[in-house]
Amino acid sequence: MTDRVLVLNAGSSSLKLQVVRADSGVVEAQALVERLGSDDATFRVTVGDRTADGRVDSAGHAQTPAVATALGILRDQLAHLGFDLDGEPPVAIGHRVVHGGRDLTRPVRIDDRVIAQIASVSALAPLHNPANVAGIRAAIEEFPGTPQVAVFDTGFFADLPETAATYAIDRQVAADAGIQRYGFHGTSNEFVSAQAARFLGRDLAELRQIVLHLGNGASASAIAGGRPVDTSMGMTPLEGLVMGTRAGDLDPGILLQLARTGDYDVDALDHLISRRSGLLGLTGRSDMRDVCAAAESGDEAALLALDVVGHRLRKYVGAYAAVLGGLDVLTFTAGVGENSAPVRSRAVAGLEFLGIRLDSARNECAERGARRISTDDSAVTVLVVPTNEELAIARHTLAVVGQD
Ligand SMILES: Nc1ncnc2c1ncn2[C@@H]1O[C@H](COP(=O)(O)OP(=O)(O)O)[C@@H](O)[C@H]1O
Ligand SMILES: CC(=O)OP(=O)(O)O
Ligand SMILES: [Mg+2]
Repeated sequence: MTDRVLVLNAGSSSLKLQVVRADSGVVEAQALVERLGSDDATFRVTVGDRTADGRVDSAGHAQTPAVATALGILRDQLAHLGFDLDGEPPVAIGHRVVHGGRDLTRPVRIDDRVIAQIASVSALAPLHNPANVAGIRAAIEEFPGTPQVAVFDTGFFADLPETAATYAIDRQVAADAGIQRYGFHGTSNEFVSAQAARFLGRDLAELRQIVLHLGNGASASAIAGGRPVDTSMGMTPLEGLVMGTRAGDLDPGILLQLARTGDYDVDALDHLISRRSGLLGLTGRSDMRDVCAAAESGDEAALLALDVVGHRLRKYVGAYAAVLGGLDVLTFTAGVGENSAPVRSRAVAGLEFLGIRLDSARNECAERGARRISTDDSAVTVLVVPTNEELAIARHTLAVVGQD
């Protein structure tokens, strides 16, 4: 049986596709579609050193047909670049799925029941689950007969300690409504924490780690001996850090007060804290690159936003060092974590008392790959480790179909 897996990460406005050899991690082909559903949707396909770029006509399309259109284009473009998905079919298709509710956390072969369950919890992950379902349905259309597997962001956190998973809300209400901390970015956290140990040549079981997965969505996780003990995202991916369009931690009374004004029904509140808050709410920009550029030009709102981002990050780093009873490794990952020196320096500013000493030159260095950015005498090792959710999903997918 081949170990070739097609991995789909269908996001709210993007579609990331990779053809991965699960054992070696070799990426045979990859594609990215951005601004899907708008009238300036574009694709980039890469096979080896060959690339193809173009537009995707998806304006106004419903999600599933837009993704199906994109998949069809990507398949043709891959063939033009010499990668024939029909001639070298994947053993299975692995889908990144953000939320499966209480019943679905482990990687699972997709059938109608699984699709229905993922769709049923879309209200808990409205930025992600509808797109994930569209990606699954489109892949079934485009690749009938190929096994499809769902790999959930929540899986790694499925056994969070009760002290971390329990909200101090009426127990019966919590039980009836399934209120608990789930945690997200789990596939990334599992991969990055293991990679950090491997990079350091240390036993994963011995390490107290904090992983900061900072992308458009952002989370902090406390991981002891390779197992999570707490994580900042909660029942939904809204809780925790300041994100591109999400507020992160909020006093729930704010939502009650806004609702009392009569100007905000539940959908308006959802839209406010999911799509109009975070960096976008503070600065009018959701991309950290734009915020950093504005801050460099002296934009007051951008400077304040970066300080709010840094303050929230430091609170979580300090809190999680306490939860862990100490800290051995702090790792930055994902788009912002891997690329933004200003955000990394703000995240650890003033934390020397915790044994965290950042090496400014190493932090500013824009090299790629796993690297140490703390000083040699820092008690806490600070790393940048690139995440690779696609490879992790490919391996989980192979494990599921290999069992069939
Ligand atoms: N060089 C960079 N400097 C600062 N931020 C960056 C850089 N490159 C990417 N980013 C940020 O990473 C974000 C995307 O993060 P990523 O983890 O790749 O995606 P997502 O969160 O959508 O899964 C972008 O929105 C952008 O803010
Ligand atoms: C769960 C989540 O926020 O995912 P992403 O960072 O990909 O938006
Ligand atoms: Mg992501």
